[in-house]
Amino acid sequence: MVGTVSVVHAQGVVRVYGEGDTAVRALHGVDVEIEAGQLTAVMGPSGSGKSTLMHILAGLDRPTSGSVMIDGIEITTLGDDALTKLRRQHIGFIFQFFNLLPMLSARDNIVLPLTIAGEKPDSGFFDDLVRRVGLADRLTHRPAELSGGQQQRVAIARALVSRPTVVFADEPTGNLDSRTSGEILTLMRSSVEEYGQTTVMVTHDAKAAAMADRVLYLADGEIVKETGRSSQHEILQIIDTMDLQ
Ligand SMILES: Nc1ncnc2c1ncn2[C@@H]1O[C@H](COP(=O)(O)OP(=O)(O)OP(=O)(O)O)[C@@H](O)[C@H]1O
Repeated sequence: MVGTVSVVHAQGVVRVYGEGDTAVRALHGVDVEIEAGQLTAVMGPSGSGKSTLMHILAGLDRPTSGSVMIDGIEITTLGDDALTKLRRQHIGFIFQFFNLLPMLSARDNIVLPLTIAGEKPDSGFFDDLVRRVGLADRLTHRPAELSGGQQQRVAIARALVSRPTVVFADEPTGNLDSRTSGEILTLMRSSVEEYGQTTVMVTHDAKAAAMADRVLYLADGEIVKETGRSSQHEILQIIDTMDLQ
C-alpha cells in the first residue's frame, strides 16, 4: 500500500504445539504485516490462535516454521540473548492482568524497562506521558494501592516509556469493567494519534476492535478476513456471519 511502512512482517508462520498424535497446529501459515502508526486489532474465537500469533510476532515464542521481521530484523533465527535485547529495544507489552511488580511504586514500574536497560527516562517525555495517562499524582503508590484501571494505566505508561517500535496488548480490557475499559481504550487510541505508537491488540471485544484502524479476524489458526476501521455493529455482523463467536 502506498504511504504505509510495515514494522512487523510475518510470512508463513506455523506453530505446532507438542508432537505426534497429540500435536496441536495452532497457526497454519499466517502472513501478516503490521503498519506503522496504526492500531491493529486481532479478533477471533477462543482457541483460534490469537495469543500464539501475538507471542510469536512479539518474539516471546518461536514459530515451528516461517519468518518474522521486526523493524527489518529477522527474529526467528536470533539467539536468546539477542532476542531479549531486541524485545527490550523494540517492543512494549500490555497484559490482561497488568503484570506489575507489587513491591515497586507506579513510577518505578513505569521506568522499569529503561532501568533494566541501564537507561534513564527523558524527563520531558516521562512527564508528558504520566500526565496523559492521568497518573501524575499516583506515582508513589504501589500497585495494591491503585484501582484496576489505574494499574492498567501504569502498564500502558510502562509499555510506552521506551518509545518502542510496536506495543502488543493482549486483552488489555479483559479484566476491567466497561466504563474503565472505555477509558483504557481511549488512552490506547490517543497514544496512536499523539505519539504515532504502532499497536497490536488482541481482543474478544468488538467495542475495543472498533477503536482500531484495521481488524484481522483469525479462525482455526488462519487469518480469514481483514477490514479497515469498522463500527462495533459492523464487526459484530462479520463475527456473526462468519460464525467467529
Ligand atoms: N502450550 C500449549 N500447548 C499445547 N497447546 C496449546 C498451547 N498453547 C495454546 N495451545 C493450543 O493452541 C490453540 C491456539 O491457542 P491460543 O491460546 O493461541 O488461542 P486464543 O485465540 O488466544 O484463545 P483465547 O481467546 O481463549 O485466549 C488452541 O487449540 C490451544 O489449545
